[in-house]
Amino acid sequence: MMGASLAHALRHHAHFSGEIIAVVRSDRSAAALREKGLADTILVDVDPTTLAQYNPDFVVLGTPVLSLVEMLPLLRLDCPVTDMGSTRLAIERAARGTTLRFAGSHPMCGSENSGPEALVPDLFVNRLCIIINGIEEAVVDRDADLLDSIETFWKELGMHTFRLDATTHDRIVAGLSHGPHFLSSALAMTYLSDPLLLAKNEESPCAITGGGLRDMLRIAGSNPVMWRDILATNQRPIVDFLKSFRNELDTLIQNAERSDTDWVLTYQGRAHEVRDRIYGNARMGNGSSANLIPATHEASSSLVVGSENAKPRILSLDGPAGSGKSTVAGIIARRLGCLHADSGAIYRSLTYACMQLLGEQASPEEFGRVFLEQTPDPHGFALRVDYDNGKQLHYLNEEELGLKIRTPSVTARIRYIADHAQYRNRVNELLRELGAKTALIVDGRDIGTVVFPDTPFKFYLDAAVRTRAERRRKELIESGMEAPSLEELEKQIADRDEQDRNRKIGALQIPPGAILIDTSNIDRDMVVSGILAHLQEQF
Ligand SMILES: Nc1ncnc2c1ncn2[C@@H]1O[C@H](COP(=O)(O)OP(=O)(O)O)[C@@H](O)[C@H]1O
Ligand SMILES: Nc1ccn([C@@H]2O[C@H](COP(=O)(O)OP(=O)(O)O)[C@@H](O)[C@H]2O)c(=O)n1
Repeated sequence: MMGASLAHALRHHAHFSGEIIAVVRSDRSAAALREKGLADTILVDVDPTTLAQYNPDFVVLGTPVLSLVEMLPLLRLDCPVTDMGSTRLAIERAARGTTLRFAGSHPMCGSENSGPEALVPDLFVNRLCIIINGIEEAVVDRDADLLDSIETFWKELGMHTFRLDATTHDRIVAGLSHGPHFLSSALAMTYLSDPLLLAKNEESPCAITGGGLRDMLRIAGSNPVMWRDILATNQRPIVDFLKSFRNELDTLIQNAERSDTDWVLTYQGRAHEVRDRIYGNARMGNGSSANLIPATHEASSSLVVGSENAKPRILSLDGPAGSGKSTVAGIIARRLGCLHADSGAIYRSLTYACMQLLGEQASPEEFGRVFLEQTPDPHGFALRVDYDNGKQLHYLNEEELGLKIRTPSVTARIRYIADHAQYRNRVNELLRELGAKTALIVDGRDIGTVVFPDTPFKFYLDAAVRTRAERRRKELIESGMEAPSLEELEKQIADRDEQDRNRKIGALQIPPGAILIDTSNIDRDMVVSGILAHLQEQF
């Protein structure tokens, strides 16, 4: 599952164009990977000692921990090697005796499901990856460049990273992850000691429990083999945690046997505090600010910038041209009752305004200088961005520009503007001013990375170049504009992707923590419902 999810994430990564070699153990897994087109080469059950002949640049090992321990000493590789094991000490010790350029990783996003069929497209996004920097606490014995390259790899896939030594890692995950899993199983087993509980519950037309017990039993009894391996490789810290839980349980029982019950007030209060320290509002991954966009289904007058009702909330939607950002942002904004800020259209109107000032023949340098000489920010330039009934409008000297900002000659010159820090800063300022006043869905290239890097609601849309060109062509034809051939449009889009991705500042990239959606094969309604589903999950 994790290996296939990794291949999927790489295949759909905007900057990864390398070859993926998948090494699997069964023909079944190979067939599933082949069917999904997730690897360029698939090797079944090969001898690990022979892997070097494929000249890999980077290797991620995704086998269970005990097989990893056996495999590491057999590998003969000189590229960076990492893994995805969930207990560390045994792996790190096995790696220490080798000459491998190895530093371990623990992407904390495993599940009880296995096999390539169970792949999760955005498995790594917004999850934590612990990078192992040594065996003992405070002794970083891994090469700094190696750690950096492994950390960058996971970050590129949207993960948050955190460095720890293996000993501390194992102790911490025993308490925060492994121990609670076993406790959940122990709680389930407790119901065997009083058959009446289970019997009456089964007789009842529906379960005699609220959601509390379901929450506590959710992780009971997950994949036995995985838990056997985890216990085998992290036994001491897990046993220590279970013993300390037993002590706490004894204290609880002693207190509960007392006739005075006021201790409960303090006890529950302190337990609540601990829970908040673990999952409190400021922590990532818990859906932080619990008050996301309420699902009002009508756009309303509260769309007006500066409305007192609106709370500042930002949803960023980045991606390349034609991936569907503006369409989807518009629909979601209407559904959630917030404003859609189209940052690309602001760049377009700035470009158009400069073209009016300088003429179409002006050079990129002349466009760049206008800012310094004329202060052509959206205000100083008599260029005004306004919103009317949720629609973003662009006025130059009080003339609404409409489709004039969408002509090929504007599109061809946007980079003269978008490459310059002065213009970018002004657009970013404008968006932030807006975001401070009202809830926004903002689409663009650098919204989740530069303009609103702290928003927890980040999405990245992508689609194959051909698909995007087909969409553009259809759009042009439908709006009565001249439509170049599909090949020509494909080339234009690919060129713009290249410019957008390689811009020195504000370049298009997947923001850390963004949810990735490939829209190539799904219609706009599915994209919208996918995003809304993610939002609802978190809030
Ligand atoms: N998921 C989708 N499936 C099919 N067509 C789409 C989808 N999303 C958008 N489109 C169409 O593709 C074209 C480009 O979409 P647009 O929202 O302008 O992309 P972007 O803002 O990312 O450049 C539009 O004509 C739009 O109607
Ligand atoms: N946040 C943004 C948005 C757009 N842009 C630039 O503006 C161009 C036009 O943006 P757009 O959103 O109108 O693009 P399309 O609708 O053509 O896909 C992009 O190709 C980028 O070069 C940017 O640099 N930063």
